[in-house]
Formats: sequence, C-alpha cells, structure tokens
Amino acid sequence: MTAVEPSAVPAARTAPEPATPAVVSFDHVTHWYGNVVAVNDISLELGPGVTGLLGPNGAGKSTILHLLSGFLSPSRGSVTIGGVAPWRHPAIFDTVGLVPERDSVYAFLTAREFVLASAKLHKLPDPKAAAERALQLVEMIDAADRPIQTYSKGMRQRAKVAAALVHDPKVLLLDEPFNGMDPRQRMHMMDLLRDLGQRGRTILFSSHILEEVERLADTVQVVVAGRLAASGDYRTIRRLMTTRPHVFLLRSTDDRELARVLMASPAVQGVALTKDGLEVRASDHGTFTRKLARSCRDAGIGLREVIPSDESLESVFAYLVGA
Ligand SMILES: Nc1ncnc2c1ncn2[C@@H]1O[C@H](COP(=O)(O)OP(=O)(O)OP(=O)(O)O)[C@@H](O)[C@H]1O
Repeated sequence: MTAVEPSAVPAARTAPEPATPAVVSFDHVTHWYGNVVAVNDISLELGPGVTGLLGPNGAGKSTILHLLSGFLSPSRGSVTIGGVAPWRHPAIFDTVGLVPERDSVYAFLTAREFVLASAKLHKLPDPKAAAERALQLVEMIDAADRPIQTYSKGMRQRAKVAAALVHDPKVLLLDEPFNGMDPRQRMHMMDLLRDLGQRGRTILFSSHILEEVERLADTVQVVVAGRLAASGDYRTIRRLMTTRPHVFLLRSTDDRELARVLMASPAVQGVALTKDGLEVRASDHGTFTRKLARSCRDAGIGLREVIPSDESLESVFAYLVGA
C-alpha cells in the first residue's frame, strides 16, 4: 500500500486542521456480500473539508458510503460517525445527508415537493423555508415546480443534493454526484461542496474520475479492489500518479536507431522493438516527453507517432496498489 500521510496544504486550498478530531472513522472494516469481499480491512479517518473517494468501477466506493449511511453493517471492524455506529441507528440521519448514485426519487413529484418531503421527514421546525433554502443552494428554484420525470440527469442529481442538504447535515455523502451534469452544473456543484467544506462540514464524494477529485478534494482516499491503495493530500497522490513509469508506443523513420538513442536517457527504463513500433518504458513522464523531440532531431530521426499505451485509470490504480 502507498500510504501517504495527509501533509501540509498550501493556503490556496482549505484543508482540515491536523488537530481536528475525526468525524468519520473506519477501523479495520471489512464487508462481504456472500463470497464477494467488497471492502477489505480498510482503516481511515476523515475530518471537516472535502474528501474524494477515488476508485475504478467495482472498487467498493458505494459499499463504503452505504456502511457510513447505516444501510450495511460491517462484517468485521467498526464504522463510526461522531463516535456513533450508524448501523441500526436511524438518528444518524440528523447528522448525515446521503446523495445515492441511483435515482431513488418519485419521478411524479416536483423537486419542491420532494425536497419538502425530505424536510418533513427530518421534522424540521420550518420545512418550507428549509426546502426553499436547499433548492436555492442547488439553483433549482426556477424548475422546482416541474415533475422530476421532466428533468435532465444533471437536474435530477441537483434535486437529490437539495433533499440531502435540507437539514444542513454535518456530514454529506455523495455517490458519483457529477454523473450527468453539464460543465456549468458541475462547476456550480463543486463551488457549493467546496463552500460547505470550508464551513466545517465533512464531505465525502465518490468518483472514478481523477480530474474531478483533483479539482475539488482537499484529501483523497484511493480504493482499489476493496482495499485502500493510497490516502492523503491529493497533490502527493497526483505526483505519485504522474511520476509512475509510463509506457509509450513510438513510430519513427528508424525505430532501431531510436531505441539506441533512448536507452542512453536516464528517463528511460527499457525499450522493445515490436511489430507495431518501439515500446518505451519511461521512468519519468515529464522528462521523457520534454526531451523526446529534441533527441530525435539531434539523431536525425523522424518521429511519426507517440501513443501513450497505459493511460487507463486501472493502470494508474494498479501502479498505486503495487507500489
Ligand atoms: N448487493 C451486492 N451483492 C453482491 N455483490 C455486490 C453487491 N453490491 C456490490 N457488490 C460487489 O461488491 C464490489 C464493490 O461494489 P461497489 O458497488 O461498492 O463498488 P463501486 O466502487 O461503488 O463501483 P461502481 O463505481 O461501479 O458503482 C463489486 O465487486 C460489486 O460487484
């Protein structure tokens, strides 16, 4: 496991104070569904601020969020929010708001009715005012009286966020909240979540998109195949991802000569002549890509194509797990 301790974060981003007591805690948590181990011995602590839960499909992100919401009990270990175990403890919903991945919304209701129903379920003193405030936060006032079934996916997402926020929870859990949002909606939602994090709320959102997490999260928890692969400051994790070895396929006027030239570079770990071209394993992505064109020019070799061949998130995660 690549364990990265949360490090000091420059002033540009708001990070949880190191002394802040953990609000959310996983202590050696395992959860299995029948034979499938969805979460495997995960320990983590989260405090106020925005945390991204990053992982490929099937990594265990939804299971982690459902354990926190009290929908699932840990098979082993303990999960707590503010010191309380959420399982079979509905009062936890005074503290927690959940935006599920699936649309668990009555589509014949309008957003206003849906959010108001959520406010009433929370027995808020003024449910109407709370619903209006939540709809305003997600910029849904104008469309609030249309049935949800007429909404785009992004609007449905925002209606779910309003319902989860209506009681101003201390902890907000969001499962792939940006799915289906257009760039403007996404930017607005990011601003809203960032603002809530800065105002002391503990926000945990799942995503399989590195850029989303990078733009929003103060800290990142990377899960792969049910295990915690890395955790801490997003910059450190980003650096680990960009400094990992990268594989490129190159096509040139003289692949054999190019192999000889590249092997002299400290940024290159290995080369292989294949029927498709020259496969290069670079130890440092930045140095390799910066110097490649010049090396070819100096050697009189024409560079025809540079194809990164292991850029999938899965390969990034595989590297983090194996590192
Ligand atoms: N109810 C279930 N019964 C059996 N297996 C399940 C169940 N729910 C999830 N799993 C399995 O547990 C593992 C983790 O699933 P989970 O939904 O938590 O991952 P995820 O990271 O949220 O993935 P995705 O991004 O695709 O939603 C997967 O292998 C999944 O197939």
